[in-house]
Amino acid sequence: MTEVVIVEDAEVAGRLAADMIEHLVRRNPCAVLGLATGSTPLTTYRSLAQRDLDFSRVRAFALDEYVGLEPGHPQSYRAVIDREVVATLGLDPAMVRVPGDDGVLDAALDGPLEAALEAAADRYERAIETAGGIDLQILGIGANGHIGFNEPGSSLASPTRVKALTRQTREDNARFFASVDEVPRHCITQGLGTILRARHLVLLAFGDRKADAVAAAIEGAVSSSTPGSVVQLHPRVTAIVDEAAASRLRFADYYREAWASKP
Ligand SMILES: O=P(O)(O)OC[C@H]1O[C@](O)(CO)[C@@H](O)[C@@H]1O
Repeated sequence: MTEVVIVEDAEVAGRLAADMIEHLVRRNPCAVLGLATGSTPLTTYRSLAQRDLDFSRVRAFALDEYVGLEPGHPQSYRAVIDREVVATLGLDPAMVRVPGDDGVLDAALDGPLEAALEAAADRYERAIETAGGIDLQILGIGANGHIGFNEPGSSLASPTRVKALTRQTREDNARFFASVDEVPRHCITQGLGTILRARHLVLLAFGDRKADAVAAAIEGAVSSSTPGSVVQLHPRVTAIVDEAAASRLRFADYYREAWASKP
């Protein structure tokens, strides 16, 4: 079931998502977290950083990573996760994995490298399984409905794999680079099937640019045209959205009442 929580802004949403993570980590100090990057999860990470919580035994897996950035690039998701999550929450860097972090990302994509990347993607999938699966996966959503970097057309059962990024996603993420031409064209991303195996999905979305994607993902047809719609197949989803991102939800009043009267 998808529980939709409509809040006034990203700060309140971040606190609520952080409450869920705090609850999990207090119950299980060895919990396995799924980490998202981009702007959306930042209020959650900042709220967690203000709490007195021990993350030293928590393991974490990032959703995705660019292919083709030079090692240590500040916008690689490894660098973002190290800066925004590992350093601020006190995770053990050795317990935090990013797709392809076993040494295959340091070149542009070409024939032989693609096979190496696919092998790295398989290893990542197995590493998640070996860790016992992800307890709580944080998700943002792209304006085109992507989750992770699963662009429209992704198989709903897809595993971790190499994907080409759409022009829209590269333009959306150009704000982190000097120009859109510097945004990589490829990535390794957890698949939609991988994401569905996490035990709890916490989907966050803010701003009216996300309103169509949120409505399509939560209330539209389950379809690879809106990869985020795969959350409807998951038994435990909490979607935390601000008023602007909720503005095209048909059943917003129902979600508000259900949340306000939650036992
Ligand atoms: O949070 P943003 O920056 O709007 O990005 C949306 C989503 O797209 C991605 O950047 C692609 O993975 C995610 O990290 C994020 O959840």
